[in-house]
Amino acid sequence: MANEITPAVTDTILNFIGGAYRRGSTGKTFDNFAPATGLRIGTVHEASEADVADAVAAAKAALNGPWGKMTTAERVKLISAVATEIERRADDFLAAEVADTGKPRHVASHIDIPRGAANFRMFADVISTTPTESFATATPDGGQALNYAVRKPKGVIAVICPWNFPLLLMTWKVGPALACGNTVVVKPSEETPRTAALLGEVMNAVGMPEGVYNVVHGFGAGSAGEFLTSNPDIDAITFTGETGTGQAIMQKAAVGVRDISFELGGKNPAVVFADADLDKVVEGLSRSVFLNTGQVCLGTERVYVERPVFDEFVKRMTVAAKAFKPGATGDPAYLGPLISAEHQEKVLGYYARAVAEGATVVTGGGVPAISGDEAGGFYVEPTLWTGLAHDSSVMREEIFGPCCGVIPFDAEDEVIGLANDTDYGLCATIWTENLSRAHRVAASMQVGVCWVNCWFLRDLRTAFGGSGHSGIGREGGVHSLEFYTETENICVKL
Ligand SMILES: NC(=O)c1ccc[n+]([C@@H]2O[C@H](COP(=O)([O-])OP(=O)(O)OC[C@H]3O[C@@H](n4cnc5c(N)ncnc54)[C@H](O)[C@@H]3O)[C@@H](O)[C@H]2O)c1
Ligand SMILES: O=C/C=C/C=C(\O)C(=O)O
Repeated sequence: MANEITPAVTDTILNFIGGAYRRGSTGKTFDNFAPATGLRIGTVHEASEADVADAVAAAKAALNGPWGKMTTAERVKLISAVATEIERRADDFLAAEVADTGKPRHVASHIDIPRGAANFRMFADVISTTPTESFATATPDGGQALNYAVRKPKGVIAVICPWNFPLLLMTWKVGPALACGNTVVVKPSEETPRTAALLGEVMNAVGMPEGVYNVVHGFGAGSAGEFLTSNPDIDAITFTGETGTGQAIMQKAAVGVRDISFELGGKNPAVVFADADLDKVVEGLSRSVFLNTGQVCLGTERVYVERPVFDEFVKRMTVAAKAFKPGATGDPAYLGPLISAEHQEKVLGYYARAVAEGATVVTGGGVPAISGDEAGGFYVEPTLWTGLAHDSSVMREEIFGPCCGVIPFDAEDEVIGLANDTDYGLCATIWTENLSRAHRVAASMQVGVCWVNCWFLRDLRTAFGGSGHSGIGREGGVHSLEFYTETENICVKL
């Protein structure tokens, strides 16, 4: 099939500071690659420490400018306009996201870009409709006092993002941060700078005051990421990415006692009981294992299947895995590339290690044959393993690829123990037609999110986040308001 990779929106990707696009002050740049082809498609202008300081200063100044003086209703109007403008420019966002990630167009057009708009629209609604608490309080003199809470912005928020759902995960933080009256400095992943940069055009088009939304490009340690988290005028840091990066950022946040919200890695289990509807299970788990080429923090990498249906499950999942073709086209039958050559090497390292750890490779396990423009892309085969021990490294460490190990179990207590035997705690899926068991097992999962007979079904009002090594805090709906505001209690003696 013809390659549908859209040319990048622009081959020069700039920082966005105080409402204007800027090169880095030191002239440093780095290359931007298309994972679908392996070709260099752009030049990213890296922000220096001085540029990051300028961005933070612009964000701080905006708090005292028109943005800081607006009513919530006025801000909500602007934020809603951002959502509408993203929708109007959906094709541009789609082209930028597909160029940066190599993800098939159907994934970006159904998930990434619509959620980019929804993340603004939803938090415009949440901030408009969520009340704060109040108490009538009896006072010692027999009178009364009225206690009530007001929410105030925290200030300048650093937003540090990964590459797997660049626009979705960035706006998931920028939407509520702005709804709460904060200003932001975003550090997108060095792999995927385009949609964050493009959002600057949207901000200017809707009349967002300068300095409310800023973008600085670069890497982590010794670059824009670290410059941002080290800047003392950052009031809070919200981060999505690897657990190890979260630990490094937490140390920076400790200086000045800044608040953090972390959405980190996972090694998410699926538990399939023998009474489950196997059609639903295979449909759900083939998305959960393979969507976005397995580069989903919520994806399943461990599958525990009750022994009577183990063979049948493996047979049907194998058919589902084999149905994918490698390529970054618009057709849902295609599995896109991994994000980079480095990540491809990491995933292939786990493919080799699985064999060394005694796995039976049921399907996949290597690099697919692919010709034409995409021959240089970072593809791997969708892969299923059986025969791995529960405590093998392949079953314990986050791989972030289109693969999973399948292990049989015999009893409910046993599988609860296996599913929870991990340092992570992001999400789990439970598959059963037994209602009591569904509730019982779901509640026993040590995770932030548990899906029953479904996966990645999102209601943006619900709490979202992970426990253990998978994160700190919850975002979503009112939970985001908790993070992005300071609550002040006012006590009035009547
Ligand atoms: N829990 C969730 O909601 C969720 C969602 C998506 C991805 N993830 C996780 O993200 C990871 C994949 O993304 P990634 O490889 O981009 O993660 P990463 O941690 O390598 O990078 C994320 C961001 O942090 C920046 N960064 C790196 N080191 C830094 C430092 N020392 N200081 C400041 N910033 C720094 C990077 O430049 C990038 O912008 C996986 O572990 C995945 O599970 C989690
Ligand atoms: O790869 C991780 C996907 C995370 C999804 C969300 O944060 C979300 O749906 O809000």
